[in-house]
Amino acid sequence: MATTRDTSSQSDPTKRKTEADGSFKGVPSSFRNFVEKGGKFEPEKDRYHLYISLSCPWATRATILRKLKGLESVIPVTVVSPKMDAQGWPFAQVSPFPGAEEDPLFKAEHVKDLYLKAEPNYTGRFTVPLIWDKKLQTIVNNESSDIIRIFNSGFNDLLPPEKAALDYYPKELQAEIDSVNEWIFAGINLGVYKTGFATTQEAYSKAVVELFEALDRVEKLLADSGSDYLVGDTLTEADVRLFTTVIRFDPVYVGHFKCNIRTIRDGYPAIHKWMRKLYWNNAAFKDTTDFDHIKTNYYWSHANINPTRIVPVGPIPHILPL
Ligand SMILES: N[C@@H](CCC(=O)N[C@@H](CS)C(=O)NCC(=O)O)C(=O)O
Repeated sequence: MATTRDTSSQSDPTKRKTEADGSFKGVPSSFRNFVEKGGKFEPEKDRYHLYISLSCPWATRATILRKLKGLESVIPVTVVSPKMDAQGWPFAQVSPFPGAEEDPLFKAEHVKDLYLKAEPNYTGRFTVPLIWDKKLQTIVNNESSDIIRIFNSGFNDLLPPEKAALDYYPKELQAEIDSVNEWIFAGINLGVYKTGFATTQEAYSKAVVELFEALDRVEKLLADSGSDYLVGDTLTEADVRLFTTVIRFDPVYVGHFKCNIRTIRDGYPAIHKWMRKLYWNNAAFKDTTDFDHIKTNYYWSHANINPTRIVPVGPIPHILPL
């Protein structure tokens, strides 16, 4: 699935550009369709395929929702290799790695090939997660915040009643969830990348302070409420969205992204407890967390930040017991 067009500026993580002031702004997603009855993308078994990296916090949001909702038999998943190369995310035949898989649909070499198959003139980044539609041969959606809502309710008719009834974005909490999501996204989910990808001292210093101010705000929220969850007294998508960043914090962001004002384990008792309860008490969180993929991806793939590609051994353990 070769293309004659030079797409290296879209695929090569070492060619990533920051803004003129050295700051990093994030990646806009291009495919934003929803799976819904009566729509272009109808909920159907064996029609959709999920592509993810176990290393990626955005993609892992999708795998957590897939498992929480019991969608494993409705939506198969393929895991890419964590070792991104100049063509972006490779599948296992190009970059073998324990737990990485080949592309079952097209034997594609890279995720890039799927994007160019869906849209030959695509000019964006070749990101995961993405939902592929086998019927229309295109990408339905490549934005994790949409994908988790699609998984939350889009396939309910195909699920047993007890799974269909599970709602991680319930009507009565939506306003509060949206508001928490908004500042956690800017301050923390994106904040670690703004800190790690900054290319000037000024941009870095601003980003790291804002990141820790947002973490301080989460710490206070959890400590004040005494709840095990961010919103109300129930697990919602807000927890899923924050968890995938926080679980990577001590093993990766503290070192690789210089997010080192404090660690989660030593500096944030309430966040630390919230994270460990989700991880140790709920298989949807634990079974979708792979520290090998996580550490290898960041330390190996961003050669401009870590030119030796050495993957650090610690912290030991990657997550403390409850
Ligand atoms: N807004 C997207 C962001 C996805 C994203 O940035 N994924 C990263 C991996 S953690 C990626 O695939 N990067 C590839 C690239 O930038 O070339 C989402 O939430 O789904």
